Amino acid sequence: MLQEMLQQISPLDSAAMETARQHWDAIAKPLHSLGRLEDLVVQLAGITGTANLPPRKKAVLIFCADNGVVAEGVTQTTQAVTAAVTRNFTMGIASVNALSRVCGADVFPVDIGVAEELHCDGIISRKIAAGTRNFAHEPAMTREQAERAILTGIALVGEKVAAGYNLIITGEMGIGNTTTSSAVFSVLQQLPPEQVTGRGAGLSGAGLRHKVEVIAKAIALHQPDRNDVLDVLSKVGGLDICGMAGAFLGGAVYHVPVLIDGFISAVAANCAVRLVPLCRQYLFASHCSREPAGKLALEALGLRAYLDCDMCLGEGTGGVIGAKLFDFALAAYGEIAGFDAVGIAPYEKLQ
Ligand SMILES: Cc1cc2ncn([C@H]3O[C@H](COP(=O)(O)O)[C@@H](O)[C@H]3O)c2cc1C
Ligand SMILES: O=C(O)c1cccnc1
Repeated sequence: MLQEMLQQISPLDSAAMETARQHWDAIAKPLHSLGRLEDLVVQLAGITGTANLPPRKKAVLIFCADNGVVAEGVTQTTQAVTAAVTRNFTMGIASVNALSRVCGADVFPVDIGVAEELHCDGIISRKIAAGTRNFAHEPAMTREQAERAILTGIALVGEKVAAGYNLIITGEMGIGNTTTSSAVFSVLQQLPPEQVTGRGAGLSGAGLRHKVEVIAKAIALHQPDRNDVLDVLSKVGGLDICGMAGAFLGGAVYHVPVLIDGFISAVAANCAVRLVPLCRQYLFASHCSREPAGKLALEALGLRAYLDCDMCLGEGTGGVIGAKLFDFALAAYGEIAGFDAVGIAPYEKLQ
């Protein structure tokens, strides 16, 4: 089922990209003076298959899930915070809600694995399990659960595209998910846990040392196969990471851009790109997380962030800020007069 889905992914439309490039060059301003904003629009043309690009309708998909490894004392807060913040998303009072209102993005919290039953409106219920198992002792989930969570992420993008959205922002909420992300990234990149592990939502120096030890021991116990993403995700990953990896793949399946948020999101993007390398062309790195491996996770993708604000919040907060760049870039692309309209001779093409 997953393999079938992934076979649909195709490269960007180079003709649409060339048309978009030509349009930029015909606009009455110094050539390529909007820099990476111009590149962003050209990539968007390639993703959507057209150089006719109206403003984007933005959806933030927030994958909410609990992580059994929290029982090892790798976080400063308790697991109950996952459900509490997830409820706050539905009430419009969490960090990402405030920023999304500025950005003009609609927020969609998804319960893909919260431990508690969430009885409130406004949550998309796609629970695969009531939290993962504690990977200090056993695999976090089955391979089948990991695959189902990825398919859930792909399907959610399809649903949002059908509802008229054409820019997807990824977010997550799950106490303990910097532990799972560091574990997955350590395996994928063959980097020692101490190099890719940080304080997450806040840990003391001793807490950080313990977190590194828990990750190192779990990797030694399960020996995840770094060439098999589903093996890595099921042994030391989380349902939120799987869901986000699915959302990135969904962008490539449904031809919509998907924004990476912080470290956790960037690790999920690495998983998606390992599954289908072409998927990278559909991704945009909004910001570089302050987590120690935030930069490394983007480098591994070969992507450069637009923003570097020392943020490490998650929820999709950086993604939402980055999404605003699409509004600026598309306003410039769609509204600035051309050389023909203003009676100036265009520049000679730079070689
Ligand atoms: C109140 C609160 C709100 C949050 N919103 C996002 N996170 C962020 O922190 C968590 C990851 O950090 P760790 O691995 O240390 O648990 C994730 O839920 C992430 O989204 C939050 C964390 C807290 C405490
Ligand atoms: O970079 C992130 O996404 C991040 C880092 C720490 C805690 N929560 C999220």
